[in-house]
Amino acid sequence: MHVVVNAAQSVDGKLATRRREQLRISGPEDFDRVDRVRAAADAVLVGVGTVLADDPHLTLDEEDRRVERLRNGRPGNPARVVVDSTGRTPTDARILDDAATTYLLVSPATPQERREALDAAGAEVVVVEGGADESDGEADHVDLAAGIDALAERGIDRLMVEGGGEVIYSCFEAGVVDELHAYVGSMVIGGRDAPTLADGEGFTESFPRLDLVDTERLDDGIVLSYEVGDG
Ligand SMILES: NC(=O)C1=CN([C@@H]2O[C@H](COP(=O)(O)OP(=O)(O)OC[C@H]3O[C@@H](n4cnc5c(N)ncnc54)[C@H](OP(=O)(O)O)[C@@H]3O)[C@@H](O)[C@H]2O)C=CC1
Ligand SMILES: Nc1nc(O)c(N)c(N[C@@H]2O[C@H](COP(=O)(O)O)[C@@H](O)[C@H]2O)n1
Repeated sequence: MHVVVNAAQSVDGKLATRRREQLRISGPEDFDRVDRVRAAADAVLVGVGTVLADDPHLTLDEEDRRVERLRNGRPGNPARVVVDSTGRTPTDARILDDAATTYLLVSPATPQERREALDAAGAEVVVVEGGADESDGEADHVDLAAGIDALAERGIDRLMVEGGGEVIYSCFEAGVVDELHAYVGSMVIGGRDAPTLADGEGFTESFPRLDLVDTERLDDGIVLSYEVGDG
């Protein structure tokens, strides 16, 4: 599985404001680049935090790209994936429409009736075993490495991760990231509680190392493209 992370951040590293409202950080040139990255992917993954904050659709904007995929025997839109430990995705979320297959990667802590409601709303619910021990009674996060294996079993070879900061951090922590594309918009958002490109617990000793392989000026910002080393 090849995993590509893509996100837009302010110069101070924020993905959105402290209110976690969707914010336009990039512009039309970058949205077109993102659409190309989506079109090359078999699936686009976000965390449930992004679904609750943004209600994204995660489909292709350009009809030509959908047509080209269909011509190549692929679904018109990439599949959509949400990591959602306890099934908090709203049953009326836009990602549950019939524009593409949507996998919800849930942990075994998700109640059966919630799984059934999400299934009825159009999701393909995948229960991912593994992760930390649940003896403290807290709902466990989805084990991302096991979740990615479950996606590979469903024919997904190229995965695009769009965020947010919690999920991007977990992808680096799990050691599954191959490429990172960070659009840096010419703005400052600030706020100690605003989401950043990589939140989670943070690394203290061993840090993922990146190789800068390309830079591209788009709109009024810059895209930094990295390959991820072995650490
Ligand atoms: N500028 C940009 O490019 C983008 C910006 N955003 C912004 O980011 C914000 C949302 O980001 P954020 O709050 O970090 O939420 P995320 O989208 O990263 O979702 C995090 C949630 O996913 C669930 N989850 C399940 N398994 C895991 C796991 N293994 N690792 C991490 N999370 C897991 C958790 O909820 P649970 O425990 O319930 O399962 C967790 O709280 C919004 O403000 C949105 O607008 C989002 C995408 C792109
Ligand atoms: N690449 C990028 N640039 C920005 O300026 C953004 N605000 C975002 N946000 C993320 O894009 C997703 C929206 O998807 P749909 O248009 O609904 O398909 C969502 O995840 C936003 O957080 N991305």
